[in-house]
Amino acid sequence: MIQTRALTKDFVVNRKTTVHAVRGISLDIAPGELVAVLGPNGAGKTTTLRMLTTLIAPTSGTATVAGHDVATAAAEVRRQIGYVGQGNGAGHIHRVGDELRTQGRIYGLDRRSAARRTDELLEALDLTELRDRKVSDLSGGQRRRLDVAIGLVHAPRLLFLDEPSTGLDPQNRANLWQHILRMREEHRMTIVLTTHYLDEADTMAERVVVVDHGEVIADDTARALKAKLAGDRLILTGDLPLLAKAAAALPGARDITETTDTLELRVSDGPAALPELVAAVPGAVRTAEIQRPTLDDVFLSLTGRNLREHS
Ligand SMILES: Nc1ncnc2c1ncn2[C@@H]1O[C@H](COP(=O)(O)OP(=O)(O)OP(=O)(O)O)[C@@H](O)[C@H]1O
Repeated sequence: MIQTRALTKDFVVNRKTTVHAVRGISLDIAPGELVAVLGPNGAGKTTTLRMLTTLIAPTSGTATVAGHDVATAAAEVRRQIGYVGQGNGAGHIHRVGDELRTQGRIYGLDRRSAARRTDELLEALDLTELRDRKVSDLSGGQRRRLDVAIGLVHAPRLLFLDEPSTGLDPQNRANLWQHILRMREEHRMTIVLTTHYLDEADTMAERVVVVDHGEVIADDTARALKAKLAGDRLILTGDLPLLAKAAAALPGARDITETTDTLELRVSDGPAALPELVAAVPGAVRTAEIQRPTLDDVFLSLTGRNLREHS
């Protein structure tokens, strides 16, 4: 569904400064995949999405989206895709139903089809009761659902969502996701989204592409990334000097850190390593906790930096 090869975007800011926003991304995304692109601020996520949706031209490299080249067949690409950007796409003064119908007409639907599609989408995204409300009067969550509805007006095979749930409270996020996943199920859509929410990428996406400084630094299922790159964290209290010594001697132990009252270390298999450690220094462990890794741990192990949640 999407194939990029060495996709690159430089922004020439002035004669002295060029921002290398995307540095040679090569990706293959199959039909029906749900892919989350994760990365810190400024990593190049939006720029990548904007190239794939033909909003900006690549500096070099190629991208084929839904069978068409973004550089030479932008109109064909646009017909096949839906794009929900970070800003709100809907006009403020319009009413919800009118806005959807107008968008349908812009995409070439006849009057009757546009009206039918509007009804379908209002129903699907739980907006029917709001059809006569002005867009400017909607809440953040309702607004975002309308944005998604607009992105779906022409029944695209491929949907791009740029931070669909940023700024929404947890209940609205869950609600929006429920709608997106149902639409995906019903229409077998391919979905590519960017997000800052690690838990969202973890639970919703089957595949996580981690981007940093314009490059893909990891690409796999969340489960595989966590198992491969992060491992479990052991948090121990007790006789810290003894524990530190035992931890240092434990095969495969890394990131050993001592706080005022804990000793923490990372191991690939926590449940296996803990009894080994306890046996090595009998009586030294008072309490022990095994923390499963998060995608933040994955990012930390890849870059040495934290990928903090922006909520
Ligand atoms: N039009 C532009 N002109 C100059 N620099 C730009 C332009 N658009 C983006 N950039 C720069 O390119 C880099 C990548 O930006 P991009 O918006 O793709 O990041 P992002 O990963 O989507 O970040 P965020 O999570 O904050 O949305 C940043 O350094 C940004 O400042």
